[in-house]
Amino acid sequence: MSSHGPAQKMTARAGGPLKGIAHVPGDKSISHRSLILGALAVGETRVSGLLEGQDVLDTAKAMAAFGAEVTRHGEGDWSIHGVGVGGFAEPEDVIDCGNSGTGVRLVMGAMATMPITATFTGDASLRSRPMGRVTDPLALFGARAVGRDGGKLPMTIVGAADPVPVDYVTPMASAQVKSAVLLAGLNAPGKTVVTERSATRDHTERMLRGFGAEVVTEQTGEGYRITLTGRPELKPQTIAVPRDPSSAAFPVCAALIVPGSDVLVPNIGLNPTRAGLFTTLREMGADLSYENEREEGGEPVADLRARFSPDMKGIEVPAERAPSMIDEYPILSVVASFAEGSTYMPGVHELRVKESDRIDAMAVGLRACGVEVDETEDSFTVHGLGAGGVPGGATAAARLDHRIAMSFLICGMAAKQPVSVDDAGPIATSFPIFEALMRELGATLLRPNA
Ligand SMILES: O=C(O)C1=C[C@@H](OP(=O)(O)O)[C@@H](O)[C@H](O)C1
Ligand SMILES: C=C(OP(=O)(O)O)C(=O)O
Repeated sequence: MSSHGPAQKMTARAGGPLKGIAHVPGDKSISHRSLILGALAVGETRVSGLLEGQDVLDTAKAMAAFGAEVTRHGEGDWSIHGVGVGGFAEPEDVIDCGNSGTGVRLVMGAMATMPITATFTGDASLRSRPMGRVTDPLALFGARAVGRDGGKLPMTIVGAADPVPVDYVTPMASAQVKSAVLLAGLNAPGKTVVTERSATRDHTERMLRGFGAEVVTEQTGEGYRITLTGRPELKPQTIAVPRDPSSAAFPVCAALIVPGSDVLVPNIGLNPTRAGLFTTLREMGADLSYENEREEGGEPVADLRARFSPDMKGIEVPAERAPSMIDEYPILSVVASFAEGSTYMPGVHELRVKESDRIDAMAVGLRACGVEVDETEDSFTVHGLGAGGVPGGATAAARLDHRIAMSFLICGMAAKQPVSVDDAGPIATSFPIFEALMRELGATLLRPNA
């Protein structure tokens, strides 16, 4: 059972403007996939710009436990000597995925069609999250799962010795479920098909193609139908991980709400399945521009420039945009608190099963900061108080959720009174340099217990 040690209280308070260049770390989704696909290729994959957040480090450890040779050569510079599709060894111990839903679900998929057994666990947050969403489709391949409390970690997966390919429609918009099915399909003979009603992040499909697998995506009346031809030989790759738009969201949003700010966030991956927040912010009237737009490694990339935007207005965020900004609703809710009028966010029930129930975590914390909000099972509404209008003066519970912790610290940078989080430790799962980077831009972050 993992945990990150004693709680690290942190406080943010308003100071001067935020200025400068913010180099955020590598993309978390692409980092996990680089390690997993590298482990399934034959030979050595080289990765630069790998996110060295705890979530990804736990996936690196998992790949070593399944028999890949994983080596760190320098900051963000890693190699994975893969064992080939079907080549995982049975791990000798429990696989601890820490706080990472992506890590555990993708690794479960990758091993589920091999004749091996593995037991997975994680921290208290991950042990509360549903795994049935991946074990249901993995059972169709012939894998068996035994978990606690109707489908939670700790959980043992007995991989299928004789897997069959699967044709599966994902019941919820989830790139993790889609990816688990595709990774399992790698070691099933014939064609595995996964259909999703709305497009979720497509890094697995893009990267599988890059590693030499045949993956075809078609748009049908039902949605997006992805067909993978099983048992390919994956060829090792050289991967430059783009910088994470979900991490870029924090300095960008901070600049929008802190008076006088002007921040450049270079080299951000703007895959359309990830960039929904930036579209939304522009619709709200944010002074946010894309500079130096280009393509890198098959992904659109740009430098983001964000300036203080005192005239942002609340909007309705289209429900169909949710998958492309699913991790960004907590920080959008903070920006919405500093806009004029209400921001209505429908179609967000998936937020209830993230590292925390993010609707409840934001609702409780924002109310404590003096912001009026409404929630339903599937929607969240923030009644904005305009630039400089949020009272603050509260401590929010981070609930083992990095995005909740970072969101309330950004809130404190622009609120009238300081805002604290009870534990900033979880930030290290996705954005270990958050504190240093925000300080470098001019933010005032205090550690009252240090
Ligand atoms: O596939 C991925 O890398 C991810 C998919 C999303 O989860 P869901 O698949 O549960 O929506 C997202 O919230 C998570 O941070 C990363
Ligand atoms: C939901 C997230 O991650 P995961 O599901 O991988 O824990 C996230 O990073 O916001």
